Amino acid sequence: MSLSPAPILTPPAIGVLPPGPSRAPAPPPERPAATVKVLHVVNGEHYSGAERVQDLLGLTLPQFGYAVGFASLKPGKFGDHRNSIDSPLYEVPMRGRWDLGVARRLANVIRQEEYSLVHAHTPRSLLVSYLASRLAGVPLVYHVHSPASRDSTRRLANWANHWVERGCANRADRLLTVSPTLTEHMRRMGVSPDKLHCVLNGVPRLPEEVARRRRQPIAPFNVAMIALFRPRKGVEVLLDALAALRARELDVRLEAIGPFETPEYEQQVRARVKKLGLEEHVHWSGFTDDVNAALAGVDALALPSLFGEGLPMVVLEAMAAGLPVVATRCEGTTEAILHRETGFIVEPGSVNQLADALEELFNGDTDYPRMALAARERHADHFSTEAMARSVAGVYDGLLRSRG
Ligand SMILES: CC(=O)N[C@H]1[C@@H](OP(=O)(O)OP(=O)(O)OC[C@H]2O[C@@H](n3ccc(=O)[nH]c3=O)[C@H](O)[C@@H]2O)O[C@H](CO)[C@@H](O)[C@@H]1O
Ligand SMILES: O=P([O-])([O-])O[C@@H]1[C@@H](O)[C@H](O)[C@@H](O)[C@H](O)[C@@H]1O
Repeated sequence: MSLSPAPILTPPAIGVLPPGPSRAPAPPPERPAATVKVLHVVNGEHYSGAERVQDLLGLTLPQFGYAVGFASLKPGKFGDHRNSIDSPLYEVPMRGRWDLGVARRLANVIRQEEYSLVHAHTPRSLLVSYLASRLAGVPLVYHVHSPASRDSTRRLANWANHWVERGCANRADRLLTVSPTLTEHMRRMGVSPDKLHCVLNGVPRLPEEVARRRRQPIAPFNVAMIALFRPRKGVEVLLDALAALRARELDVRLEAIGPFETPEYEQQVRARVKKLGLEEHVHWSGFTDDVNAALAGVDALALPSLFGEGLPMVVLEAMAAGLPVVATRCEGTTEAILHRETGFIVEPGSVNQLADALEELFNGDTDYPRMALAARERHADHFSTEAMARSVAGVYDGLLRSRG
């Protein structure tokens, strides 16, 4: 295999992205397809942001010389919903968070199937992969998708994940962060800067008929929120904003797409919808495999996260579909959205600011078609799947070359 020189990925300053590549289609890769095998170790119980990244890498890395396999520590929805079905998926379930015996089984998979690299995606998978990679004698890459200490409202899980990450991060051979904010976060955690590479998340470009030129929408205005609904995503704030907007006689409705993390949380949120009198104006679609189809039918995306984002895939997917995004000032989100150019950034938890931004987007005060086009162009310039996969492959290349 011929290895191209590894790009030097100096993390840019917060909020400033490196210059985007031209919007012209990328030239075809020069190397032969899929010559090195890399095993991605994933949790696997959900199909959400980190899993979308893994899935897209499974589909795209072969173009850059790497064949992807997956090992799932919590087999579940990733196996059911992934698109990268040509990649093998090994189920190596853990009996509990500290069932580290699983590392031996993982090391056996690495040796028997001749994987040259292990790539882990969560603190849990980092710990297991670290042990397995050392047993099998292969290098380890760790992908940081969100700040582990602020990942959920479960304080004990945050604490455990944070300390596992802190203990293992410097033992990985390379670390990938999905946004400059996360690079800075890991640097502050003491990770050696020469191991850190910022690889911006990316999502596919959409065909013209899906990401069509959008006109100024007319009422009723349809706002989508797409998520694995969990407390940190802040849907309550969006529901309150929706009620405020309806009180201002703006005809806005919400298309809520995605599963709830727990039945208890679903009950809680549905009770709030009822209390606010929004039952007719909120539609829950549950999980969909076709997010792009859902985005084609709405006028904007809202992401009211309260804390703990990396670089949310739903924001990039909406931009690719030519949709303005209204989201909160929450870690990497502000690196994707340009305030008043591709969408609006508001403060987390502020019902009024969220309502005002949506009102401004729909009441004609904003040049909606220009904003929609700017969002689509920004996606093409900075957040394509190919750019993400090319950067990941560049990090693999450099790592393998450094080990001879
Ligand atoms: C806890 C955690 O690790 N959070 C991170 C996770 O995103 P997190 O899971 O929080 O959410 P994202 O918005 O990034 O991604 C959700 C993904 O699920 C998909 N979807 C959702 C609903 C549905 O019905 N069908 C469907 O396919 C969406 O299209 C999207 O691709 O990875 C992101 C990508 O690195 C990071 O920015 C987040 O900080
Ligand atoms: O590894 P673990 O801590 O049990 O579980 C993780 C959660 O803490 C995290 O919130 C979620 O995003 C991951 O997909 C995974 O489910």
